[in-house]
Amino acid sequence: MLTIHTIPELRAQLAEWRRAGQRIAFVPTMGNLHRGHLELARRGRQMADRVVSSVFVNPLQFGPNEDFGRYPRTLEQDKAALAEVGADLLFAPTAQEVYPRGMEGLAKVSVSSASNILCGHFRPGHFDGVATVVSILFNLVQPDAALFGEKDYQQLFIIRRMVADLHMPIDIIGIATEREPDGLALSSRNQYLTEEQRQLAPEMYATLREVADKLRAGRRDFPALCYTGVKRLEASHFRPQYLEVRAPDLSEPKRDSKEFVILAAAYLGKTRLIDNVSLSI
Ligand SMILES: Nc1ncnc2c1ncn2[C@@H]1O[C@H](COP(=O)(O)OP(=O)(O)OP(=O)(O)O)[C@@H](O)[C@H]1O
Ligand SMILES: CC(C)(CO)[C@@H](O)C(=O)[O-]
Ligand code: BAL
Repeated sequence: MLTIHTIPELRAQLAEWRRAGQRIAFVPTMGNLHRGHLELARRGRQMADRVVSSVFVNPLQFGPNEDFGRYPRTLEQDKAALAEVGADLLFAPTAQEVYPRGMEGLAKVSVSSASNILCGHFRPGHFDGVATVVSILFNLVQPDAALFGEKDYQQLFIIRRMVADLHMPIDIIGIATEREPDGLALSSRNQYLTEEQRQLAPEMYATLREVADKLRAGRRDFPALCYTGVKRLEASHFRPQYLEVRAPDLSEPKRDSKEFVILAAAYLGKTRLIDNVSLSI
């Protein structure tokens, strides 16, 4: 597997593969790779001739009091893991390479319809930072397909909308959330948890599933369902930011809807966890 840090080298390598008519799948990440990320790369392997992944902890998507400084950076381990699942190229640029003129006054991409609700309400500017860096990466890699995890449901939704609105010729593939045996969604941030918090963490998925079961049983009193979910999380020492039932397009659900997604974000100590459960009735 090639590891490339600069844009000219990346473009030269990709041009060669494209000239040979090869199909490229792309897996953007912030590194510290776990089984969830590697599943995205494996699925990319099945659908393309070349798999390109990126590791870039994007400063533009972190708020001033968030964990940009302490986000785990484990490039050597990430290289080995990607090579093992058959990735062809790892692009690991510096912030200077991605934002050579700095982040002030930068041209940005904003999917305004979905960026200020749910996680976006609590992380102002976050999704503009994500949409901007993903469009920069898409412009550099020009993949045929790009793979994203359903764990970051709102992010996946925003990227699909961005690609549609901007007519980017890229298939966006969503991949189901990889979980620990006790249900906790894999996340690089799980390693911030103390042992005691780690024991409590699966309550988030259990709570979302309980709400899903109630919807399946016919309950449609959405505010009461969410309130009970929030209380269950609080009883497990979470500090919930939100727990909401939405339609798959993140609009308010209707009583006669057949599809729902239940999403939550909550702090456990200093660690912010997110998860979601989709259901069709
Ligand atoms: N458990 C998972 N299962 C499947 N895909 C995942 C999982 N966790 C993350 N991904 C996907 O991997 C890609 C890169 O995500 P990212 O590097 O932010 O990983 P992360 O572990 O979710 O980190 P964070 O703690 O920052 O949320 C995203 O498309 C994300 O949705
Ligand atoms: C898509 C992404 C790599 C953009 O920085 C990031 O938000 C992530 O890892 O989910
Ligand atoms: N997985 C989303 C990246 C972030 O939380 O910044």
